[in-house]
Formats: sequence, C-alpha cells, structure tokens
Amino acid sequence: MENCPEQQPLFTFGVIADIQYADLVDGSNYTRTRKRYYRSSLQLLKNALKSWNEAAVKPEFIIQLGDIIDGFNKNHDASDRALDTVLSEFSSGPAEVHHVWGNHEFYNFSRSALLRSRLNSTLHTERSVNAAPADSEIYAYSFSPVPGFTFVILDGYDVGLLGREESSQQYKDSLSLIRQHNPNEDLNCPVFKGMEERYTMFNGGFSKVQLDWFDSVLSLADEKQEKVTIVSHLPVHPRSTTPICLAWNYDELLSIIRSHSCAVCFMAGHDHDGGYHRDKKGGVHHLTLEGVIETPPDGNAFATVSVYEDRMELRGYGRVRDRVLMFAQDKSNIVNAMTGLQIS
Ligand SMILES: Nc1ncnc2c1ncn2[C@@H]1O[C@H](COP(=O)(O)OP(=O)(O)O)[C@@H](O)[C@H]1O
Repeated sequence: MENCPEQQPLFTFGVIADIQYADLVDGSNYTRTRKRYYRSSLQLLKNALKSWNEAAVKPEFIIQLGDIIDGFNKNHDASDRALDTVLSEFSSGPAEVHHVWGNHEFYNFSRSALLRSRLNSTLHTERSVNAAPADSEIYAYSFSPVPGFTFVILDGYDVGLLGREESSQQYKDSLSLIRQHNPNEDLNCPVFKGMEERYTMFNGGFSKVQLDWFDSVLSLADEKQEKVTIVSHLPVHPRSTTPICLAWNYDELLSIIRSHSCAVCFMAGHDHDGGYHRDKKGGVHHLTLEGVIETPPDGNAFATVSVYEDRMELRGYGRVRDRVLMFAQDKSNIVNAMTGLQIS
C-alpha cells in the first residue's frame, strides 16, 4: 500500500463545556434524572488540559463554552475561590482561553463584575478583537486566529433576567417578554408547550444591537471569503438540542447565520446531553457539546478540533464522539434567508 503523508492541520483548538465546578458532594439536576459531579469536574478539566499540553500540534486557543463554576458556589460564599481554582488549572494549559458566559456565570457574578473579570477574555488576549459596541455592556467579540478564519463569541444573556439590575430597562423589557410566554410565578419553571419551553429564566437571548453587530461581522467575513465559527452558551438550532435549552430568539440568530455564506459551524454548551445537526439551509454544523458536570469521574467530555481548508475534524474524548465537519462546497446560491427564500 502506498504511504500517504498525514496532512497537517492549519491549526487546532480545544473545546470544553459546562464544567460547573464546586467543592461539593455529588448532586443531581433539577428533575433528578442526571447525576452532577461537582468535584470530579475539576479532574476532568485536568484530563483535557493534559491532552492539549501533550498534543503533537498544540492548540492555538481553547474555548470554554460557559458555566465554568456552579451556581451553588454563591450559596457557600465560594464563587471567587471556585473561579480561582478552575482558572489556575486553565493557566497550566498550552494556550489562551476564550470564555463564554452561561447562566451559572450570572448566578455567581453580576454582569458588571463579569465585564471586569478574568472571564472577560477581550481584556486578556493578545489577539486583536472586534468587540460589540462598548456602551452596550454586551460580551460579544470576534477574532481571527489564522488568516481566513474567524471565531465569534456571542452573549446569550444580553436579553434576559440574569445579571441585569432589576432597575434597568433591559431587565424590565426582558421580564415583559418572558411573561408573554411563561405565566408561571417561578420563571425557572417552563411551560411544557413544545418550543415555548425555552422561555425560562435560565435562558436568554440576543438584543437588536448584538444581532446587528453580528450581522455586520458576518458581512465583512463574506466579503473576505473567510470561514466563521460561532460560539455561544445557548444553542440556536432546534434540532441540535431540546427546546428547554434554546435561546429565546434562536430563530433571529439562525436567520442571520443562514444569510451568510461564511458561516461554517455553531458551537454551544448548556444542554449537558449534547447534540448535533447539520442545517439543511446553508450546511452549517450545529454542535452542542456534552457537559463535563454530568460526566462520570471515569469518563471525559472535551474535544480537540483540527482545522483544514475544507473541513474541521473534531476528535472527541469520553462521551464526545468524533466528527468530520465538512465545509459546504458552494454556498453562492444562498439567498438571504430573511427574505424567506430557501437555499436550493
Ligand atoms: N423545571 C424547573 N422548575 C423550576 N426550577 C427549575 C426547573 N429546572 C431548573 N430549575 C432551576 O433553574 C436553575 C437552573 O437550572 P440548572 O439545572 O441548574 O441549569 P443548568 O442545566 O444550566 O445547570 C436552578 O436554580 C434550578 O433549580
């Protein structure tokens, strides 16, 4: 047999979701259907970092998909301590970390505290970033690790009740929106009516300011013929998750993604069971990564992604399975999905 030399990736990156570390005994999710391993999650993070440190091709960066520490830390006045513990592990890794914010970030810290914190990766990267308008207090930015590739980090709680001051207009508007869909007194309790389930307090959405900024980032990437991977704590494709984990206005974000030929992949956390769907409109891969917190101590949940000109190869560890994510060949026939016209 002929020896084929192995193709080198253009670059690689690591990805991990829902670590939710707390120095607490094991617990469970709200419905008691899944065990949560609060202490062991730190060991699973160490396993991921060891793998990335020892990789033949070192990751250019690592994406932490949100919920880095659990909300229970707040009840024990342990938020800062738990964050220190997890971030000191990350600092032993081979590359800078891009942190995404999930609901548990807001159980532990206010939005203004997060904006000043080590979880605001725009303050701690040496790369040049293009951030959402500064006065909007939105944590969203894009960066290009290698010419031709852009990553966009989105803020899924820009609209929402978590992390916003109750006196703020954003809080009032979000409360009015969620109340139109969820009549329960406890807004963490969903209405069990299909897609309406997403209107809970532990989810949120994207404001017009963020959507407009996102659209402009993708327009520029289209012009430059780049390939864009979008990252958010909350999934936005209904087939990549269960309705209870979707962003409130997932449909608006999905319309924007579908209207740009540059988009190749969307990565999310939040749904600890994980999920995957390739969108028929535009061929974007929607990957929801399995959460560390619900992974037994003898397992793993992280991935290393190798990026090539025509694809990304995701090597999954533990309960994350391997996938080859081919880039769509020709998206020139994509017509603006917001006009309602479909891709042929
Ligand atoms: N069905 C439900 N009814 C009421 N409260 C809920 C329900 N599901 C979750 N919660 C509450 O919402 C919050 C977030 O839920 P949790 O399961 O911790 O989210 P995550 O999956 O992001 O860890 C918790 O305070 C939890 O108790």
